[in-house]
Parts: sequence; C-alpha cells; structure tokens
Amino acid sequence: MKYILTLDQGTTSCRTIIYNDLGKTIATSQSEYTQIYPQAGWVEHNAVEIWNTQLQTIKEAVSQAKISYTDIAAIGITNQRETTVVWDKDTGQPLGNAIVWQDRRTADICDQLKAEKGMIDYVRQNTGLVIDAYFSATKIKWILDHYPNAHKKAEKGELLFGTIDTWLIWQLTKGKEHVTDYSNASRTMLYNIVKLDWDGKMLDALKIPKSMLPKVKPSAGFFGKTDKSIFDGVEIPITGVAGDQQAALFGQACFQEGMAKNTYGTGCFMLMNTGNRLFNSQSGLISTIAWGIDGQIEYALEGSVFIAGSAVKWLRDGLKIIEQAQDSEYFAKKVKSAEGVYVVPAFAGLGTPYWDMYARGAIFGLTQGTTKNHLIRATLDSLAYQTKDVLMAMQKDTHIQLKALRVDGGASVNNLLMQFQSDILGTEVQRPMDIESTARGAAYLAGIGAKIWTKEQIAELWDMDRSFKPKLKQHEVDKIYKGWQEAVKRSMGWTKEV
Ligand SMILES: Nc1ncnc2c1ncn2[C@@H]1O[C@H](COP(=O)(O)OP(=O)(O)O)[C@@H](O)[C@H]1O
Ligand SMILES: O=P(O)(O)OC[C@H](O)CO
Repeated sequence: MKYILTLDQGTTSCRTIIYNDLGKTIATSQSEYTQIYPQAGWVEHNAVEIWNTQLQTIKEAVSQAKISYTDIAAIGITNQRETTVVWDKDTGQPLGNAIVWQDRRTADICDQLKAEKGMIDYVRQNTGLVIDAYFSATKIKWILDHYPNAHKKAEKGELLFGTIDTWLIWQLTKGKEHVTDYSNASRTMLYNIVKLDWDGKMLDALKIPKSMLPKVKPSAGFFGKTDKSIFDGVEIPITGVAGDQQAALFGQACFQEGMAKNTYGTGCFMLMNTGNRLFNSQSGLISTIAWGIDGQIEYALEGSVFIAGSAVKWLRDGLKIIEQAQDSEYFAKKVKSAEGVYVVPAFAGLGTPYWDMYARGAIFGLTQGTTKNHLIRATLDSLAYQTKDVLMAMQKDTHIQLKALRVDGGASVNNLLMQFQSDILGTEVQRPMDIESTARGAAYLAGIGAKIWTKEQIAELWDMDRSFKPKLKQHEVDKIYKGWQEAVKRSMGWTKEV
C-alpha cells in the first residue's frame, strides 16, 4: 500500500494527515502555534516556529500511522495563503516575523496604490484581486521598507520571498527549491493570472525585485524532494501544492463549472469553480487560479470573509464565555434566536463584498434582556450572514443559482450553524463525511502528481455525511438579514472616523 503525507499549515495550527491510496485517513496530528499581535491590527507568526511545529506533527503522524518514511509515496502541501515571509538566501533566517494575511498594517500603502490612475482596474483585470492589505504584495513592500538595507539586499538577490508553501518547501529541501504553485502565486497581487507570469507593472509600482520571487509551478507535479537529513535518509517527492482554499475546492471535488464550497475555518472562504472563464467581478468578489494541472489552468471566483471561526475563538479566549469552540452550539441552542442582537466580527476589517480595511467589530441590539447565550448565538449567526453576503455577490456576477453548497472546515461540525446557514441562504447545505477537505485536496493533488490517482477516481470518493435544507420562511429571513445589513453599515469606516 502507498501512503500520501499531507501538510496543512493553517492560520492557527499545523496539521499533518496521512492517507492511504484508497483515500482513507490513516493518521492525523495537529498542534497550535503562537499568534503574535504586536499592536492593534497587526498579526504575525514566527516562520521558524511554524516549520518546527509542522515537522513535529509530521513525525507524530508517521509514528501514529506505524509506517516508515519509505512507505510514503508523495507529500502534498497546503497552506494559509498570502502570509508573507522574507528570508536571507544564505543564512535561511527570516528578516522578522511573517506578516499574516489578517494583518492590516499596510492599509496606507494600499491607499497610495489606489490613488494611482487606473491602478484599481489594472489590479482587478490582471491579478484578479482588489487592492487590499490582505494580499502579500504590500506586506513584502513593508518588510523591504522597514528592515535595514533590505531594499539593497533584495536588489542584489540576497533575499527571498515566499508564502508558507514556499517556506516549507525551502525547509524540506534544505534550501534547494524556491518554488510555489499557481494558486498561491495568484494571492500575492504580483502575479498576472491572465499571462501566467509575475507582473512587471506591479513589481515596479511596489519596488519589489523579481529575483526575490519563487518559480511558479503547476499544482500537481514535481516540486522537489525532501533532503536526506530530515526523514532518516529518505528522500520523499513533493508532488502537490495549493493554497488551502483552492485545495478545499479540489478536496470537495468541485471539478465542474458552477460547483462551490464554503470552508468555515479561521475565516470563511467560498470558492466557485469557473473553469476557463475569468470573471471580472463587479460585486466585490475576487478571481483566482484554482489550480493548474497538466498545462491547464482553472479559475475560481472567491468570496473571502476574514473572521469566522476566529470569532468563536474570541468567545473562548477573549470573552471567556465558552470553554471550547463546540460549547457555542450548546449555549446558542438555549435561545430561540439572537433576538435582535447582531455581532459584526470585523476584527480585521471586512473582506468580500465590502473591502473595508477600516471597519471594526461591533455589537448591536443589546437590551437588558440580552444574555451570554444571545451573544454566542449572534456570533454564530454572523458566520452565516457573512456567507450570505458572499453568495449574493456570486449569484449577481455569475447568474448561477447554486443547487447546493458543499461545506467543510472546523466550524462546519456545528449543526445549529449549518441549519441556520441553509435557512438564511435558502439553499441546501451539504456536509461531507470528511470535513478536512483542505488536507484531502492537497493529498489528491499530490496523488495526481505522483500518478496514483486520476481526477475521475477522486470525484467518486466524495461522500456525504449530512444535508441541511432550508426551513425558515422567506419573510423571516428577509427581516433578520436586513438587520444584519444595517449592522454592517454601522461598523464600516470605524477607525477612519474614530
Ligand atoms: N463546534 C464548533 N462550532 C463553531 N466553531 C468551531 C467549532 N469547532 C471549531 N470551531 C472553530 O473553527 C476554527 C478551526 O477550524 P479549522 O478548520 O481548524 O481552522 P484553520 O484551518 O483556519 O486553523 C476555530 O476558529 C474554531 O473556533
Ligand atoms: O488558515 P485558514 O484555513 O483560515 O485559511 C486562511 C486563508 O488561506 C487566508 O486567505
């Protein structure tokens, strides 16, 4: 039997999952790592800690699976996207902490870019994105602007940039490979998703030398092999790489145009496969490369919600009104509804469809009768409302009426949330047996890259756990959703005004 080892490097934890060649999960290991918040709106990770934590989960998973490194046919990597690491090519040392996708420190660089004539349209048409601090480009600029001699060193080819996939491959190959895949490259705001090359105009605008950037490869194929010193002398090929949301789309077998998935993790990310069509969204969605396989690129339309499961984490760690994330369902069930309370978790601004870097979190509709249960319920509701905002934008752009939404990610186990999601969307919500679609997608890509599976075989492996059908009446949905829209409006622009 052949095994595929998958690294899922998420925003809050590192995971390693091992699959056999029938697609069955054999072992899972997960470990959280440090979230660094140096000041309001800043979010950092220590890239060295990420690598060490990831490596520890690999070793744990292999020992749990009772296999040896020689049994592993291929490695797949999937990762939190956009998070930016810049390191010294010779020493391998990062210049400083990685700047995480949620970090808002480059809002002013974005404003300057937006002010350049024609730039907003240029960015949308060529990178598929909107100008926002979310993406890697302005984070790289910030690093080059703030570390001593960084611009000079970068121009001399002494510095390298990578998203986390690139950083992990660099570590696994002991500095032999500086590579990424199409899906990750398309999140940098530096990659031209039409011409399939780094975009000279964007690099010039931000003064980023091309020599810092990794080589871009198809998502399934050979990325390099692990250095002998890491896994007891065994060299394992890395044959699949994709950003976590694109990997989840793949893991959910959304292979046909118009199929969509929504992942409820730290954030919420809905992606719709648009095949070879590249949408120029007028509704605040972004276009991105879903994957590139066998010389063929497929695109996706994406709605990115920055805070979803992490709002539940805030109930646990910030407010301390629940002990574990799953308690949220227990307390939320104690009330019929949020009874007019709305939590807008704009802790890191708002993404799709609002793109407001200055919005901040707010709670509306409090009365003397409001209890912690209402707050918890309203927080869960906010995941569903944000998803509706995204789906409405998607339907406006594509005129595609979804038959069903496939869901996955940590918070998708919450049945109350999934039922409310279906109610508020008026659409069936389908949860697969395995909600780890992200890791599964990376395993599938690695399996294709290692010629273990075909896409057709993968589509047959998708298996449903539970389907949620809408129960709430339309007029009730309209009423409560109107309240949400009003609440969002009032939380926008907050840090600009106050
Ligand atoms: N039962 C639950 N109800 C609501 N949220 C949950 C539940 N279980 C986990 N979560 C949330 O899901 C997130 C973890 O999901 P995961 O897919 O592991 O995220 P990521 O890959 O972004 O690290 C956490 O933010 C957590 O608060
Ligand atoms: O770490 P996750 O799973 O919340 O995903 C983060 C996204 O990739 C950010 O774009």
